[in-house]
Amino acid sequence: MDQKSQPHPPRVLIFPFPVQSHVNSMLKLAELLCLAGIHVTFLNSDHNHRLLLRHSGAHARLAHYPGFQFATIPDGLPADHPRTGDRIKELFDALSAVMRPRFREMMVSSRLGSDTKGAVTCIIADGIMCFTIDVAEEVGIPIISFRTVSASCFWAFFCIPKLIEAGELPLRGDDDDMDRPASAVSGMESFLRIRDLPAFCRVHDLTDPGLQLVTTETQLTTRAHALILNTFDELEESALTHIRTHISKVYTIGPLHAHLATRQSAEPASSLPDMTRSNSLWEEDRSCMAWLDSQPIKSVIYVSFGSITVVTTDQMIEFWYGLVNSGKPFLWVIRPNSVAGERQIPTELSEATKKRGYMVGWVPQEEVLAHPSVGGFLTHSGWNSTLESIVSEKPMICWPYFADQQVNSRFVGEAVWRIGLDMKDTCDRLTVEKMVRDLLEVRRDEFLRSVHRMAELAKKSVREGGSSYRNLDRMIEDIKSMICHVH
Ligand SMILES: O=c1ccn([C@@H]2O[C@H](COP(=O)(O)OP(=O)(O)O[C@H]3O[C@H](CO)[C@@H](O)[C@H](O)[C@H]3O)[C@@H](O)[C@H]2O)c(=O)[nH]1
Repeated sequence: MDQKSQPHPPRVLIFPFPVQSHVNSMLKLAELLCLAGIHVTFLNSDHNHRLLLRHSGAHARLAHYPGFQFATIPDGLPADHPRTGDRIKELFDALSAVMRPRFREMMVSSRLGSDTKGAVTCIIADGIMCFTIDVAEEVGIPIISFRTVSASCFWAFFCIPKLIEAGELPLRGDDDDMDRPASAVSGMESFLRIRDLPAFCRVHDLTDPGLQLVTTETQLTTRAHALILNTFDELEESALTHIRTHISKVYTIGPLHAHLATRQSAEPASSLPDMTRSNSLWEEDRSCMAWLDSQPIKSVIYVSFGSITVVTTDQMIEFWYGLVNSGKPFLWVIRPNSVAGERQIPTELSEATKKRGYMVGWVPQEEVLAHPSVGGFLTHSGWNSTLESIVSEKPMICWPYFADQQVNSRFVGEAVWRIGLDMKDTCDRLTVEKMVRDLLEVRRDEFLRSVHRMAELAKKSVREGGSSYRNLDRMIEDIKSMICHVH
């Protein structure tokens, strides 16, 4: 065989939507591929790359894999933009105006595709950035879409045209009955209400840009070679059955964090980097671990609303009173840029918090959730937090903020999985107080039993022979079969 026809080793270009949770789960996927001997180029936004360098051990850890490299691309926003949920449209607009043409230019000029480490043979791109599909088709590289939401939410997104056709969307005026059934989402007719649809559906006008975006991006996914979902078959069987009637190759390989831990534990210890698993864009305050050590078993409610939620000071004060009045110890993550509003924090609250609360800017969440003192999680129902909570066997109180979270909280609550309580669309101190008590005391055993069962299924799925384990192996074979030849 002459040198020109030598096959390259497979190299996957992984390209996340540039926010913390997407970067985190796609870095986990990158490590899983590296463990299987696949080379990876991880395309990070300049902004996130700087933060990742500064605050996580990711660079040193990933440098351990010989085929791994980072590449960067601008996200189009100024450095001091907060990139929070309340301004997410600005991020999408900037991606369209700046990142999209830059990505095309990089791929067409082969700047990402043909360096000394080998050409890109497959792209795994965030399914919320379908401009990558156009580019992949133009340069002739197979592309796999990775959607970081649950299968159930993906299916609800997929059904938006049916919801419109059935007259269930848009909302019917300001006093619409949000508890009417969303019956056009097949398989969820018996429990999904209009209020449980993805928050993008809460519109009176079908031309709403958020609704249009998720609808179009979701339909476009069908053009990709395959779809990756961070879930496991046993958790979302019904939604997955429906999705598989439209998309033939769906690789359910999650929960990714548990999957990575399992595959790493099967490697000889000497071959793995001995360092933090953190992919954090903010500095982790580890002092909370010592505070947790000082608390009784399963006594603490951990409170975090993820990486992009913004709460008002009014909402924050309601949560605060509810937590203090519940009488339970609490660990509360309050990220920089996560509170908006003018209201002053009453001194009585700060005083009461000294006795039983601990507030921090950012924590190593997987470790916090795994800590024996944590008894439950008050969460915004981001999909990563939901999976991390399930695997750590921590029941949840769900306060969904936006996007997919309205769907996730419905599943966590009484209607489906029964591993927590859904406090969607309420935010008052009495509800918070009651739900914390119910979760940690009154109904504690019932929730612990159901979340334990689910955690067992999750762990089984990522062990050898399990559904996610087998699906990852199939996907790796698929990627290996895409090896192209130098022309
Ligand atoms: O102090 C903290 C708080 C959070 N995390 C991590 O941050 C991630 C948060 O992810 P997620 O729970 O998914 O929430 P968001 O950051 O809000 O994620 C966005 O992306 C998710 C995946 O698409 C969606 O499910 C959410 O609705 C969307 O807001 C998790 O991995 C956490 O472990 C930390 O490491 N430390």
